[in-house]
Amino acid sequence: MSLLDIDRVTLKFGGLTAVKDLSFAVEEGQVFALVGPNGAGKSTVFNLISRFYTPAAGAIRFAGQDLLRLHPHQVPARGIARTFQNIELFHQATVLQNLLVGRHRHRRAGLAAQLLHLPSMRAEERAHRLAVEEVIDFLDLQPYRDARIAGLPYGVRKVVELGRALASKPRMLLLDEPASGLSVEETQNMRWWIDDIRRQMGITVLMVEHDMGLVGKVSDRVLALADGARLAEGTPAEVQAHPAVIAAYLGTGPTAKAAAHMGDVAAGGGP
Ligand SMILES: Nc1ncnc2c1ncn2[C@@H]1O[C@H](COP(=O)(O)OP(=O)(O)OP(=O)(O)O)[C@@H](O)[C@H]1O
Repeated sequence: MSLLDIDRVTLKFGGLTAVKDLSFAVEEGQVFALVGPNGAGKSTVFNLISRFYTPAAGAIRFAGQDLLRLHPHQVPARGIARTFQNIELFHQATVLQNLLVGRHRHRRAGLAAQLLHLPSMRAEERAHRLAVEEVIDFLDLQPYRDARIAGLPYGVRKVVELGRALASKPRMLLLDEPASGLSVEETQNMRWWIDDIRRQMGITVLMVEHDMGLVGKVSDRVLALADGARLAEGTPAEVQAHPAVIAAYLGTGPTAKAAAHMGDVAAGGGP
């Protein structure tokens, strides 16, 4: 059984079919990338999994359970955490406080215990702190732990958002363009973190990413979309070499170059 199963899903926005009869499966422990030109439907797929949208047809299962029965606020409790294209953090709060928000789904103590500062509540608070400190260490965020988000550079905010998702100890992480807006060095760090998230933490990763260099380096499997439908699926090298992908990318300038770069990287070349 796959961890995530997207089964013949269709989603329409009025007259526009943003996702067309799409199926794919993500296995536990994989890094799986969704790629494709602007408007291909990648973010819509994420929003379907997060339950922000309900498909017109098809099924979505996570660990064998029907995700479509859930409300969006119930999805994190099933072990799915996500980051957003436009970083979503509490800007006036510190890094530590934002990461503690990521622990929300694990909070057990009732309101009375919290208000009365009962021992059960204090023990729980210590456990949350410990979990968050682990994430701070893992992502090298010690220098920023007490800094407010509003004063931090974009690249650091991006890592904090990743940390907030990791603090919830998810089984699957949805990363929406983890490298967008990052410098070459920050993108390189992101690559190592994604590798470690999978290897050390055992978390399955589904990501949408335009940086084909990063996709080629970290992904086990790649699904290329265009106009909401599947173009090709396979290893990064297989997808890059697929005639439908080449045809879709031909003549699109920088995107075509990016696809070629993905092939270089998958073949062992590239930086
Ligand atoms: N809320 C919405 N209402 C109407 N149309 C939408 C909505 N969200 C997305 N679309 C349309 O659905 C299609 C798929 O959009 P989507 O954002 O999923 O593409 P994408 O592959 O993530 O693109 P990008 O790489 O630019 O983020 C596009 O044609 C887009 O204009």
